[in-house]
Amino acid sequence: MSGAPHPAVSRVRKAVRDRLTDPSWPPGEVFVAVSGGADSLALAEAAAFTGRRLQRAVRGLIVDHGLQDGSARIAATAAKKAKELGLDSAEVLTVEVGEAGGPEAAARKARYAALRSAVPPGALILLGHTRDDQAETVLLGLGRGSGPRSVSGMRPLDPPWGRPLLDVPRETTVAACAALGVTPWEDPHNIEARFTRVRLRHEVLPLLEDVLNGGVAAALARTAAQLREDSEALDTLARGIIAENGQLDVGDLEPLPSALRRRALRRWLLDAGVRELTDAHLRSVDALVGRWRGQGGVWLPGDLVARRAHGRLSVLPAPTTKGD
Ligand SMILES: Nc1ncnc2c1ncn2[C@@H]1O[C@H](COP(=O)(O)OP(=O)(O)OP(=O)(O)O)[C@@H](O)[C@H]1O
Repeated sequence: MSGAPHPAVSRVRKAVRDRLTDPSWPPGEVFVAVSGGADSLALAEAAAFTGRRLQRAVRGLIVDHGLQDGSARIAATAAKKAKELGLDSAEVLTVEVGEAGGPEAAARKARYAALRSAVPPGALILLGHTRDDQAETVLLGLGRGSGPRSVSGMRPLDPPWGRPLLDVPRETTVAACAALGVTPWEDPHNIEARFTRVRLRHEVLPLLEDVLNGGVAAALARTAAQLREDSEALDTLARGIIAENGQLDVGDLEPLPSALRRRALRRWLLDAGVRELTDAHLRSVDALVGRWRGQGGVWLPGDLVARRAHGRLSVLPAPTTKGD
């Protein structure tokens, strides 16, 4: 490209530079998850451009889910385009997709696991989620009555994941690709109206934009950002309740408003290694605090038990036979 870059290209590059030079972002190696769509190709170019200036290598990772005919070819094409856009390398990861939770969720789970295990500890993996993706996430959460964590949308930094384009509209990534002379891959699922998110994108959001005279995606993204700020403040308070040795004192938890108490419990359970914690588990552990005194236990995923004894809560490996 000669002369000044196209404004769309500049906007994407600026978004990436602002994040990669943000001191709160990790300084380690940078990877870009490239699907071959407009968002991640524009992201790849901007990350490569910024990486050269910052003298940081930027590598591409492309996941081939093997779910549709020609997926290997689509992945190879995405890798080629990513290299042409300036990435130092582009590697295709082939994954086995399970069946649990439906095809989309299973593919996402396999994809995130493969990306995570392909990078060294401390590395950053950039994802191409845009402001429109954020708006869809928030709207979907609201419509489903989800809790504040879901309605507050995706976080820009959630190591190893980094999402530098959360303030960039999708039309900008599309315009950037056009200006760069690269043709993005169109995921056929993005057009099939049977997916809820797709209908939200193509039917609900345009209608809302029309009724409210525009600016809806930006407004939803702002709402999400405000909720995230509130939520982070609550998290800080919740963390303060957990003792340095990782123990929780029932006496400290009892007087708290339930929102703060559950925050503390969630954080504590996650720190104690409980994975796939559901709201039902959390409610049961919360009941250990509130309803009665004395001893008690709650079975948790991963063969763990939350136990109340002598006014303290602890997480322990479950005994081999159930017999509480
Ligand atoms: N096959 C893939 N290979 C590598 N990266 C991918 C692939 N598919 C998606 N990504 C990354 O994830 C980002 C988001 O893509 P998409 O919205 O399709 O994924 P998702 O994980 O289903 O989204 P969400 O997290 O919103 O549910 C892309 O911009 C890209 O960075």
